[in-house]
Amino acid sequence: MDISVFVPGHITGFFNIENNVNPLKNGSCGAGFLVNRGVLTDISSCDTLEIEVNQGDYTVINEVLKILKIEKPVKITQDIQLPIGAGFGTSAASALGLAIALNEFFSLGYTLEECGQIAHRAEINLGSGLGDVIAQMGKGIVLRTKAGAPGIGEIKSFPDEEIIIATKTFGEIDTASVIQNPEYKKIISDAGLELKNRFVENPSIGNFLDFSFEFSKKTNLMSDEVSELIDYFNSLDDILGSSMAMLGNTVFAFAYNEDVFKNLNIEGLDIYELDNIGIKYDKH
Ligand SMILES: Nc1ncnc2c1ncn2[C@@H]1O[C@H](COP(=O)(O)OP(=O)(O)OP(=O)(O)O)[C@@H](O)[C@H]1O
Ligand SMILES: CC(C)(CO)[C@@H](O)C(=O)[O-]
Repeated sequence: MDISVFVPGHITGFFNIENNVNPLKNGSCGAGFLVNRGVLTDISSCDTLEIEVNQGDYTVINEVLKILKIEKPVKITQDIQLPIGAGFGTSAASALGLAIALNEFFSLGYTLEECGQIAHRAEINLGSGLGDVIAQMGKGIVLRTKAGAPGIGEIKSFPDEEIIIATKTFGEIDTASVIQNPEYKKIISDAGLELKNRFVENPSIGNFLDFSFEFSKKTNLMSDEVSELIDYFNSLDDILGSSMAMLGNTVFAFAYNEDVFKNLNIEGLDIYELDNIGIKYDKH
């Protein structure tokens, strides 16, 4: 029996850091959205432990195997369909997909929420994310109202909008170096908390985009090239809004129609849809 699990990528627009000594309570609040590309994890039988990934290294996979104490022979294949380290939450998608797939393959008996907690723990241990795993359990635009792992934190999904998303990546930002830096932590948390509270009062696509842009400006995390492209997108009538993907050297923009982006002829622009479905499994 082979197991396939797809976990969508998650881009954060704005967030605040809520550190806690309990890794399951350690996390972030804020808002982001899911895209229809992510990480596809396949598990199948094998005589040895075999790992195959199309990009990146085995850090995330090894962390999940360690938490689950799995040393049995199995073949793990991951297709990472988005750039790594660029704000798409690929480390979380990789950890979550693997935890779900291993649980199913070895009949470990964990609930989906518990698989989410294992993935969240892996993210916290590696410093590679705070709120991506819980957001990836949602659909569409996801608001995080209480920090922590699935089952402890709280989210609200806004799944019904059909939105086209364009992204352009200029490079990586090492998530750990930002979220563990005391100065950044303070600026991010102050700005993120205020915007999250305003968004809870008035959640809409327009506010998500405006607040994300406000957050990017307040936190000073934008490189010049990111800032210039965002300004360009925001100057165009057919584009709903644009901001920086947290935490990556990446710009995202929303529109209702993909031709809007195609007609711009911007080199290296990737086009996705808002993912209103969420995690997908397949046994074969
Ligand atoms: N499947 C994976 N996805 C992402 N990073 C991975 C993966 N496997 C190993 N890594 C490593 O883990 C680190 C993750 O970095 P980072 O947290 O910045 O990436 P991300 O999760 O893709 O993006 P972000 O957290 O900014 O949304 C990198 O050093 C990367 O090489
Ligand atoms: C820290 C973070 C921005 C990294 O992608 C994300 O995990 C979040 O929003 O908590």
